[in-house]
Amino acid sequence: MSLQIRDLHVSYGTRPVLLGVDLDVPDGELTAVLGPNGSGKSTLAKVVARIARPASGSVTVDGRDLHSLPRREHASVVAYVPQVSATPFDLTVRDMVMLGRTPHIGMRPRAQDHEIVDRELGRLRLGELATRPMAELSGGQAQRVLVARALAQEPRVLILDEPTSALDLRYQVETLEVVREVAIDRSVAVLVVIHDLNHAAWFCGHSALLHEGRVLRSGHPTETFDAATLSQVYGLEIDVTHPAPGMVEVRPRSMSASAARRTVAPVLEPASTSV
Ligand SMILES: Nc1ncnc2c1ncn2[C@@H]1O[C@H](COP(=O)(O)OP(=O)(O)OP(=O)(O)O)[C@@H](O)[C@H]1O
Repeated sequence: MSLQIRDLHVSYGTRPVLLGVDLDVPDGELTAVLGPNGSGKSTLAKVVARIARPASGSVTVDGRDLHSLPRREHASVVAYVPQVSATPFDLTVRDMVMLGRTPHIGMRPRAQDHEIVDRELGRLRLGELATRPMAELSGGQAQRVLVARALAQEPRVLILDEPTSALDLRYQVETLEVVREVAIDRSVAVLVVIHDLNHAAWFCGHSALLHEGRVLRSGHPTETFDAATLSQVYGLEIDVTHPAPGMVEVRPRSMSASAARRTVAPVLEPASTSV
């Protein structure tokens, strides 16, 4: 187990936001952090990324306290893709991904650093954009560059805060597949804040449901996604089905009902044949 979070309390000023969070993020798979707006997901991600400081509790990686590591060492262990990010306007896509190598390089990038950057540009299908300025990218393209930068960092722990929020369906699926592949191949512990419960169920072997600053449920999505709990947490009637062993599907009940009411027209009419 590489990333362990124990009894974590975080406040903004006098307002408590995380109230004793315990979470294990296993190596080699994705852990989804789920929950309604304002439940504390990004705050949890920021504490691991050392952007927010805990009032108490611990965050350890392989038994080492993340908040006591020297900055450079922390950066070589943890990569973070924030929910929103200001883009340094005069960087090209390639320069931006090379920034991921910063904790590993000395005076200047070596041939190996360039190879790693090329590999990640290819993996995220950014090769053709490599020389483009960041300022000219679409929101989805820029989001994929940030994921590529985090992968180029070759971290032990990868923290992704809504990494697919700007992506079209194909890139949502491809990006989560790439991250899962990297998690397995390099035994990385990945914590991903995500709103899409079905994507969480497809791609994540582990999940934690946050509610009002506490982890209400954690475990495999088939255990965490329970209709009564989800309905209570999201304030909406939710149906949960298990289409196959180990799989789980989530749907708001209003959608299930309207789908059942709709008369489905046949997509293809048989061609009329005249003799
Ligand atoms: N910098 C800040 N200063 C003060 N309060 C903050 C700050 N950042 C977040 N909060 C508050 O902390 C609570 C948790 O915010 P957080 O961003 O962690 O939630 P979240 O679960 O990630 O939400 P969302 O799904 O909307 O992204 C919210 O009530 C938010 O208003």
